[in-house]
Amino acid sequence: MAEAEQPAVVRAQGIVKRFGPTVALDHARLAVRPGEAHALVGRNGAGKSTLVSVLTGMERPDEGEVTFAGESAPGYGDTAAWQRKVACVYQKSMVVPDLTVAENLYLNRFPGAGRIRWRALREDARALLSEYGVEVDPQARAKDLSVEQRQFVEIARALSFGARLIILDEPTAQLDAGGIDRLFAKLLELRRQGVAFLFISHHLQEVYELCDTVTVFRDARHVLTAPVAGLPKEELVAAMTGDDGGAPEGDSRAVARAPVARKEAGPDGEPVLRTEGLALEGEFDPLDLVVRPGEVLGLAGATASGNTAVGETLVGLRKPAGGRLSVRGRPVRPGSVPHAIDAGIGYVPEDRHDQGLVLGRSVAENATLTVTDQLGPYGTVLPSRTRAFAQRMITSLDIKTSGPSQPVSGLSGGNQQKVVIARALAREPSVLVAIRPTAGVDVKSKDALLGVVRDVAASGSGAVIVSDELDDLRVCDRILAFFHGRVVAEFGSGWSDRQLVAAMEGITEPGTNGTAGDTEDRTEGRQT
Ligand SMILES: Nc1ncnc2c1ncn2[C@@H]1O[C@H](COP(=O)(O)OP(=O)(O)OP(=O)(O)O)[C@@H](O)[C@H]1O
Repeated sequence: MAEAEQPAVVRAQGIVKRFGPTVALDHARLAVRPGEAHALVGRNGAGKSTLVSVLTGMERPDEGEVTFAGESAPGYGDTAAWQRKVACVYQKSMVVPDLTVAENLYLNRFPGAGRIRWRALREDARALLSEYGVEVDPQARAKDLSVEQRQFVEIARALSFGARLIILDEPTAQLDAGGIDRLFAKLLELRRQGVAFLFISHHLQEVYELCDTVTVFRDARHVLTAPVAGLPKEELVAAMTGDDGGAPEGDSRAVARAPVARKEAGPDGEPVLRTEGLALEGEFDPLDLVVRPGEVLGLAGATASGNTAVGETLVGLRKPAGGRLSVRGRPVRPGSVPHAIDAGIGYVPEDRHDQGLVLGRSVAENATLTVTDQLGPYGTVLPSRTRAFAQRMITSLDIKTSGPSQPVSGLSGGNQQKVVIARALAREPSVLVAIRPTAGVDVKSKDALLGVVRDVAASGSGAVIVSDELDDLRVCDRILAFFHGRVVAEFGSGWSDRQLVAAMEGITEPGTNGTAGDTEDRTEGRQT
């Protein structure tokens, strides 16, 4: 294989990695050239994260070889030597929350022997951060940093170890539009200094924006490495899915606009969900919402706009300061998750690790957590019924797993998210509230999951999608855009990306409010 004159910053060849019966990597390969921005894409479970673990020395492959600039990789267990070669910025923070930025930067390598000289440490940290143009106070506690600041600190930390390769595993998942712009600007600047990136993302438009080369993995194997320029998105998606039937990202309109057999949603159809004056001080102003049977309502907004807080209040995670909430006309006790579930509210949380799954338990147990009362007589749980139930979910949501008894800890991130959705659907909720439901989900599964949300509505229930992802919002019949805790715009069908993004950024375009499509009288608008 012809590569540029210089050896690859990292080259992995013939990598095989098995987890029990699962082959996570099957003679996979990848090479990143110096200063290159290289994307690694593939469907959920394709083997991307496993390769990252191999490239960072966290997992030892069963077969194959990793070299850095032509030299053999360090020995397994020699963490410091691996850190000098490569670093990974994960979605989940790797910094210690209670330590300061300076302490995190020098964790396990405090300068000088003997007693730690704190003032010198702070000065070193300040110099290091400014060398990489990171504007963060070295004395700030890591837990007080924004996601964006934390990622910059992690990048500076990696570079200070001497690494010339940084792996970014879905770095934009928790950033808003401004944060993504700033991250990309920083990455481009570092590239000019010769730092190479391996960028993992399910957002193909980010791959096109940032990367010059893309590698596709499918079913544990390498299937394609090609320059990004000149590679049509349809071909990229086809390589990922192994067929040419995969709708390209940004085309979930196909799902959204598919004819959906709706139940009667006439003006006197009883709302599946209604809020009156629902309010949470400091988060969102009094809000009157109505979701009708068959309707998917979008609550759009950037980080801290209030849309997530509304979603969390609907599902009982947060106790509102005032107002009422009802499902199919029956009042729901606010601030109680069990009551919300009993009342018929299904919940797909944003953070599947903190709120979604019991990692050590099986797919079947996790998928049925909310329906144990239906799995056997007199409070018993029949394993056969649990497995059969889970198997139906695995099939209908296309969950990639060795079977219902596999622990969810062994599933890829996107497949874990599907288990969370399976659990929310298990009770056949009257209204499904999903917060960023497709975070970490691959292009094809994204369409499938959003299709599931539409199906929930089509069956006569309702759904609320809380998100800043345009693809999530495309499946909605109606969208309320939040900014600073208030609804600033309402859209029916026919909105443009620009209009909606502008509304989420707090820039309301003339003629947007209540005029974009069919919006009549659904939000009895205190706010609008
Ligand atoms: N620790 C583990 N134990 C058992 N199986 C595992 C383990 N880690 C990964 N796997 C399996 O290996 C396969 C590849 O998973 P991996 O996490 O690498 O996929 P991925 O491409 O990163 O997916 P995603 O986009 O969903 O994050 C999956 O089938 C997964 O279930």
